[in-house]
Amino acid sequence: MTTRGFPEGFAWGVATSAYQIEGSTAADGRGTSIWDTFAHTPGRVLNGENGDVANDHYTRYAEDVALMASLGVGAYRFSLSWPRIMPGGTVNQGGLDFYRRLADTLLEAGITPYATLYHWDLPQELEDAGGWPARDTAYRFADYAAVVREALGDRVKHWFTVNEPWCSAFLGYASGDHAPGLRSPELAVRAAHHLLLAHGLAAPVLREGDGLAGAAPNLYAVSPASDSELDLDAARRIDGLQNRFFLDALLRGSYPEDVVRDLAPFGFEDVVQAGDMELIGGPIDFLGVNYYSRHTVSAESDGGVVATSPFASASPWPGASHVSFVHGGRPVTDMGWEVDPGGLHEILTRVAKEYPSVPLYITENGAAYVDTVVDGEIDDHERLSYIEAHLAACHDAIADGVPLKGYFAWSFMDNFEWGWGYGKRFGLVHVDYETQKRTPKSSARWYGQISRQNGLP
Ligand SMILES: N#[N+]C[C@@H]1[C@@H](O)[C@H](O)[C@@H](O)[C@@H]2O[C@H]12
Repeated sequence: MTTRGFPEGFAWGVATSAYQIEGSTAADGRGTSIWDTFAHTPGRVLNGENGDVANDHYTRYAEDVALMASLGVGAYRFSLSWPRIMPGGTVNQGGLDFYRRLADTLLEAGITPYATLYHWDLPQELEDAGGWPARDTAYRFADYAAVVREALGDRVKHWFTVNEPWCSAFLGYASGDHAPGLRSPELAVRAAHHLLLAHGLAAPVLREGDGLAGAAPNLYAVSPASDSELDLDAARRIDGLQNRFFLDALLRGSYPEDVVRDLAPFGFEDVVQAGDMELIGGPIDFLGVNYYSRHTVSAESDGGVVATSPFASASPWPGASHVSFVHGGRPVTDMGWEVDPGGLHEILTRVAKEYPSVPLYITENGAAYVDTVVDGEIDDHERLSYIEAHLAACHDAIADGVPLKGYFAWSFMDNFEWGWGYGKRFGLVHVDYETQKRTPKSSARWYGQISRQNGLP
């Protein structure tokens, strides 16, 4: 019974990424990524875990697609492994064949493929040549996009260029929490611009013919802990780096002046070259929004700082390293992130109101909770409640005029949670990593029903 219906054709999906689930990191010609290197470096990932095996999805993809179809989801957002497709800069048909098989299996099951080209696994040789701080990497990404478009464009029509460029740039090159694990705000601001330039160069390639493309930034609602001038300025800085830097560039073709000013001490103005912003702000068919929580920030108090990594790290916030992230009093997930569906409504209506109109997808939304297996069943009611509340926020946003076209739950199944290893479980489907057994949680069956009926009760 549906009392809160979604628009006809709304895409109900699940999402994953290559390094987090595939495993088979040396199979069929795959090259090394920065996450292979990072995860094999002691002290970088909790318990020394890595993606060498992960969910063994590279060999179990058909079983996983069949499980998706049995649940009733209609769309699957996955990522392509750049080092599997272009190791050492050369085209690897063995890698492309995997994604041809995956896309064909999805289409045969009636599931629409949505492919992300970059979900953090940069080929190591490109990092050795300078990584995202080096402008040339953006042009190598455009070459990769052309190979992907040529090889998979007959099967895949929906493309996302880059996933969460904020994480790649600021966790990868400023805080060191993510691969390649560097701690230089100067390199981070260069990386942020070149990740967007990569998007700007690749999008026209992916949009050739019947291709549809966008990017998938991670956006947060941001609030000051108090109305003091210092806290208000802290919120401006964090909102600027997390949200407006990416939204203004992608949707207006310019960077916000206050953020450019804040980043000047890190050499940011030397990064942007003539023509870059026209490319970055070029036409897209949709924008992905990854949303998880709200940032409540303070420049004064340190009332219970929210950790961003299992390890002590440097600040990922150039020009705002003095800012603390505090608890706003809401329930939290196993990541320590506050549950705030109102923040999702806030972000969606803000993008719809303040930026040029563009169709939106929730490309990631979900929660980690500690799951307990009882007689082979997992009753993950907290995760189900989290998703239900955020879907209700999506329904309200659509009613308020937001052109929301789909929702992808993060994640289809438990997987390698970056610096946290396998200890944080976001999946609708439980994975026993000893046996690779998949078990749908109660949230999976519920979400499949919502997908099939295209609405909430
Ligand atoms: N952490 N966390 C969960 C989830 C992560 O697993 C995804 O790979 C990222 O795109 C995004 O950070 C969100």
